[in-house]
Amino acid sequence: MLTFDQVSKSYPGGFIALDRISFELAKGEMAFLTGHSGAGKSTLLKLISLIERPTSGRVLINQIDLSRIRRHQVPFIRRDIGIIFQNHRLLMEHTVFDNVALPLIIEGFTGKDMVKRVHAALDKVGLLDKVRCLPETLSGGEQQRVGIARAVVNKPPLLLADEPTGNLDPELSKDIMQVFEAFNQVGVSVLIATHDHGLVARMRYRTLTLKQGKMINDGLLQFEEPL
Ligand SMILES: Nc1ncnc2c1ncn2[C@@H]1O[C@H](COP(=O)(O)OP(=O)(O)OP(=O)(O)O)[C@@H](O)[C@H]1O
Repeated sequence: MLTFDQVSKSYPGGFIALDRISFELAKGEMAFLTGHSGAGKSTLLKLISLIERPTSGRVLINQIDLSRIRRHQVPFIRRDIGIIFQNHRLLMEHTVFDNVALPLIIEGFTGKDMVKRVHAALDKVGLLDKVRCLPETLSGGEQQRVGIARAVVNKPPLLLADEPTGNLDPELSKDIMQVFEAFNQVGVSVLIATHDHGLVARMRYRTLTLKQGKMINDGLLQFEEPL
């Protein structure tokens, strides 16, 4: 599904955010991406979603080398990737329905087909009864679930999440993780960047650990190791 092959990323000024990173995420696999603040987690996600480009090395999605993707082709690649942000970036003056419908509208869906898909996505995150609400009337956990519904509404095979439980208490974090697991169980590949040591330890998934731009661990993390 996803391949990093000796990928490095330097930012202008020469700072090396990622240093020769290689790994594969299989179709239907779920993994955590962890490491200290500034270790390169967001940079790695940005390379997958084509927000940034590598300085060297190759990133492939379904065998497609992203370095060969031209600017006008970027939306076609992004269509296969659902992205969930920590601060969910919802449009606060629009309803839950409008927020979740947005990716479909961009893709040209209209009418009953669009409504059906929006309702199906909200149903999966348990928020169908909030479809007419404005996001500000929802709790933090519910807002995050709207963000997840928006990310999955066009059924992408790959989900990326950047600190999806960052502002949530442990109980709500657990709910959010169960939503990710449910998508994973139906074959979606999921990569979750997180600082949350407790979450990583509890959930026992493959964990990719970055330290100063280098991959220092790939596998189940030992609890005692500080991130
Ligand atoms: N656009 C940029 N220009 C210059 N340096 C950048 C840029 N974006 C990130 N960096 C630097 O690259 C390093 C890695 O940043 P990144 O955001 O990937 O880390 P992170 O692991 O996601 O951190 P956090 O957990 O705090 O979000 C940091 O030192 C950061 O300052």
